[in-house]
Amino acid sequence: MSEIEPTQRTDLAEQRLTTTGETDETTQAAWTEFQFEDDAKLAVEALDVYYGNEQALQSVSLDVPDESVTALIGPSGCGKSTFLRCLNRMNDRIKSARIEGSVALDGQEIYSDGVNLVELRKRVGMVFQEPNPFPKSIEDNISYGPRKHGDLDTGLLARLFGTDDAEEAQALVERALRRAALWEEVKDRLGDNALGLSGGQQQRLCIARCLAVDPDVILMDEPASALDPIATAKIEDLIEELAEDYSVVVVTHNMQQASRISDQTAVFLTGGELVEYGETEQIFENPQSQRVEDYITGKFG
Ligand SMILES: Nc1ncnc2c1ncn2[C@@H]1O[C@H](COP(=O)(O)OP(=O)(O)OP(=O)(O)O)[C@@H](O)[C@H]1O
Repeated sequence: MSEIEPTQRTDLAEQRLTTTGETDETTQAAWTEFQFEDDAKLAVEALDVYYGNEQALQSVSLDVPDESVTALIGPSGCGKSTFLRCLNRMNDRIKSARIEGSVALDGQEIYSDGVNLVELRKRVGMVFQEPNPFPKSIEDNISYGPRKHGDLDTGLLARLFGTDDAEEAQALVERALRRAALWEEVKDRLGDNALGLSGGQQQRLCIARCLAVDPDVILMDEPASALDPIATAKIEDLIEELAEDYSVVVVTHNMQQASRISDQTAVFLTGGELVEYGETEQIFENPQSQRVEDYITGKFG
């Protein structure tokens, strides 16, 4: 990945300010400039996304800090999932999608030519709305990624060639399952098919699978919306714990959930506009934008 020149970043920011309108939009730029102490884990600048002729995101600029939870909220169709998918280039898989702007991970542009997408998606993992474990054993679900990336060598050939990492694989499986708060529930049936787990357990397994390849960032698209309240509470607790070590970005429809689990919240509104971004408490208790206040108080959306 190539470094973005600081001057280029500044140009993009200035371009955003000068191309946006006079009063409202200039104010909007201030509302979306959320400052935090350290360098951004992910720095998004002037991101536009189109599906065919339809624009789904409009010049979105937003920095995501490390070791915290960033919630993305807004009404249906405002571009939250589109934005999330831009952070590990999942939109590349959608033929009609066109992406302009910049996303830097630890200062490195992820949209440069030659970026290794497998490596990128290892560093920026994703958990989806519906749990999607592989139809394999619980332990194979976890060791699959590290094996694929060459971090683990296990299986028949590895045994024949004497390169078998079986013990390391076991330790890794246990570590990831413990980290995802699932170990105690599955430690006696690691060989069972993952599809036999409950929905909530499957989702924690998917989180463990994501952790097993040692990511920097975890993207979650409504990770609890298919789950019952008890399973949801477990996922919420887990997200808060993960934020001690990772940068977690969560899309949620549930505003109470966003206010419970996130450190900062970005509010997108219809048309793919980022209207406000700030400390979660400030967004929910004292939003700067009238439209955000209307949305949060349920006047629309
Ligand atoms: N694969 C796609 N092809 C074409 N248009 C798409 C595609 N994905 C999303 N869109 C359009 O882009 C806009 C933003 O959609 P997106 O799914 O990102 O919004 P969202 O805020 O996540 O919505 P929801 O909360 O309902 O999941 C919508 O108008 C949607 O119809």
